[in-house]
Amino acid sequence: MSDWTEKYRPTTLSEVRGNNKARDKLEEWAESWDDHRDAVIVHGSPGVGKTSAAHALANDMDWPVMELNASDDRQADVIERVAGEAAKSGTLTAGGAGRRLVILDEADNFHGNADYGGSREVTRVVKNASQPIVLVANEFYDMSQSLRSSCETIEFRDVSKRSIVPVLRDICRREEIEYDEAALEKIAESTSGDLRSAVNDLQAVAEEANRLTVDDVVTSARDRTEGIFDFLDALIKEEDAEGALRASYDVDETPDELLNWIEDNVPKDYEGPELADAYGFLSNADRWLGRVRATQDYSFWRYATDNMTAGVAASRRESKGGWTRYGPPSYWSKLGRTKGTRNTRDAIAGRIAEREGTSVATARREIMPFLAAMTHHCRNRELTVRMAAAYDLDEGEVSFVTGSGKDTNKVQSVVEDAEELIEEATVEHSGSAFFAPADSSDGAGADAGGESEDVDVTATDGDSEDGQQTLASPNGGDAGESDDGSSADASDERDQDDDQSGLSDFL
Ligand SMILES: Nc1ncnc2c1ncn2[C@@H]1O[C@H](COP(=O)(O)OP(=O)(O)OP(=O)(O)O)[C@@H](O)[C@H]1O
Repeated sequence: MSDWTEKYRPTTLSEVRGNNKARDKLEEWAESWDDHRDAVIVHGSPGVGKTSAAHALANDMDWPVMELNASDDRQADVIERVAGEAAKSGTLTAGGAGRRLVILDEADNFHGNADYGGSREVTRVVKNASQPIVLVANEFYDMSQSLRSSCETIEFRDVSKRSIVPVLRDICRREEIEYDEAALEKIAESTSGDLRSAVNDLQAVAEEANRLTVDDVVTSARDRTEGIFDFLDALIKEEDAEGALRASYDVDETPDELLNWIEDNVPKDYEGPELADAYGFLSNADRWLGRVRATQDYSFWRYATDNMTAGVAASRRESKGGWTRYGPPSYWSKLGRTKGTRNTRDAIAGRIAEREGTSVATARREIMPFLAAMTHHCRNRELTVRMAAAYDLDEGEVSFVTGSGKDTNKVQSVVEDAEELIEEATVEHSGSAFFAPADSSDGAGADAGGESEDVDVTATDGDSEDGQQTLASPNGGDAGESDDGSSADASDERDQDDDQSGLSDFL
């Protein structure tokens, strides 16, 4: 069966659902482009139709498309292609004939860092371009300030359940699939605003059932997660290289996600040299995935998969018995690798930044890794509750930071207690006393917050240097390497930025 997200990709703007305002703004931008000549940034979460809207627009305007990916390794070439192409055709195109639309995808991902050279060059090109350019991005604030201020901006919001259901209904009709309305609603609900996931889920369920019911939807979702555990067993304990590769064919995860799962679970059974070898293969796999992102050449996926399956299985030196509690990928492995998790990460970082008065980048690179280490698997429950309260985290977010499963009772009860704490704090302390004061810690945050009912601290001062040292030593190395692999960039930034107030609140 062909991929329904491709088959039902909107071909005209009127088919782009759930973002009418943004869609109209985009059309207006294109129609008046000759007058203003600005590029436009279209940003929003994954799967809400940004790229589709750009292509649909080109179709409506009858503009041929030139699509580039900003994360392309050959940064200079890419820039040159935009600039050269734009300049050349620009001189030929009085009045719109020969106009073409340049779509720059992943515009928030110039080598993973908006402040480096790639971004500056793109900004220059974008400013001087003589063709309309749409920059597509998930994360608006990952783009440099100068790039953001050189462009118009259009935000695509998450697609509401109300708008998702009709899209699914439409597809069912065209595919001649019988369905219960409630099944479509269930899919729409569980994909929280991501229309691409909704279409994917619909296709996955429809492949298994004659008539879609809510039960089918629930079972299909469960089967997909169960599949991964069987696969991990096969990979880590049972199969040889070839068997492990074959087992991966049954798993319904992208190679990026699969790598996260493997990376986090392999150390539960592998040790010593076999673990080192396995990590070697995982690092190769990661490199291939990077190439896919850079070139959009998905044929490289197979090398990534070979490495992470056959490579890891072949690294096993001793047979593994017993039962192991495998779990979903933690904060460390998910950090920044997929767009969906990047969105969660940034939502949390945004709230930390707001509360602590730091930049979002500082919150993300310097505070979150420590929070993750201190609240790992909610083991320090008290602290996890206080963190959830301080930053108003929901279940998905607590699960992201702590690396615990989203639907576990543990996470739910943490969030419930956090809500109570927020209420109490609002009444008693004007919402400021979630963490213990700066001088209350004598360990790596283990006792932090224990006494805080009596404490009235605000979030800013405190002896941050001491706190930083206490915590940095066990985790500092990981923290530097965790962000998209750009360890050098991350540590450079850390050196430059000494605002550590968020951390000191824990101590
Ligand atoms: N607003 C929408 N209306 C109709 N279909 C949509 C919409 N959003 C997403 N889709 C479906 O999801 C698929 C993926 O959408 P698209 O690639 O445009 O999302 P995106 O926002 O650009 O995501 P990403 O940031 O991950 O690239 C489309 O091919 C289409 O099938």
